[in-house]
Amino acid sequence: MQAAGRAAEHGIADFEFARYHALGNDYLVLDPARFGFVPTPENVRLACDRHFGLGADGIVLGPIGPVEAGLPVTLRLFNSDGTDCERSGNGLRIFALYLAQCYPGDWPSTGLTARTVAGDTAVRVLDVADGLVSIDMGVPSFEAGGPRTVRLADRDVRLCCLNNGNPHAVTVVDQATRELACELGPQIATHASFPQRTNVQLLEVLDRNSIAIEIWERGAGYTLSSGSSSCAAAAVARKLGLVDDQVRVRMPGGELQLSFADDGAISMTGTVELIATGSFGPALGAGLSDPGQTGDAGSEGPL
Ligand SMILES: N[C@@H](CCC[C@H](N)C(=O)O)C(=O)O
Repeated sequence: MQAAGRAAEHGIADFEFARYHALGNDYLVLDPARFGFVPTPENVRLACDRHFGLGADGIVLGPIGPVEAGLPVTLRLFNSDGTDCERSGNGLRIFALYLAQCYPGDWPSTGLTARTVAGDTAVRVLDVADGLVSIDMGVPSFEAGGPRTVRLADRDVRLCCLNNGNPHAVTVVDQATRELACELGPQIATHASFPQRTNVQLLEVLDRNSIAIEIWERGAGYTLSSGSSSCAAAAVARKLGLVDDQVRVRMPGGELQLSFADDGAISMTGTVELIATGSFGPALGAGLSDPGQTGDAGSEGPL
């Protein structure tokens, strides 16, 4: 089993799950080599529950299949509500650090091509010890027709909508606050005009090289940071001509540094940290290893 040896080199004992955070956006990493079942949506909800489970904004399930130098490595991402997520900037950065800590290979020099349903993403661990990880998020695709206005319970909100692997709706505000994100976020995320739901960002432009955002994630709710949200909000600020090509994104959990290429492609760098590794207790472990549970993911069961 490839995963076994390398973790010990980093002082990591044998484990069933690893819990990481990327600026407060926390994910459980479930490695099929250590944990043999695809979790059902119910499993995901329980594992991510902050009172009855381990607690996380989502789950990274991978690597699925072999890890071979130069070949894409496949993974799946889940939101804490049990739904699948196409791409997560922080989730992929976490996955890259996990591989660098637990799988053989010179990850800082080779980098990683991470494969999800949204396609392939290049991720590079710049410094394993410091957990510094950079990711190429590509060029976001803006919704045709420009900004739109949606009617909420007590106000109209103007949104700029775009997709960078997953959907985002950004609104520019004078001051981005947690309270406003928690008030507007759930209404916008589930608005009838977004049948697939959407991630929501409040964007406050601080100066030409920095923005502050507050985030309401589809399938996870209020989060302390988000990689794809950072890119979405910065791309909107750039499209509006409010920022230059280097943008620092300030979030409650910390900061990400973004760089725009001439064609609009975004690369993003920031830290990731291993919080803990461990084994599931009897209740959670039994639930997680029971492939008979019902769910809508369609592919539960032994890998
Ligand atoms: N935390 C993520 C974004 C996760 C995506 C999301 N909740 C969805 O359903 O699209 C990130 O860092 O990008």
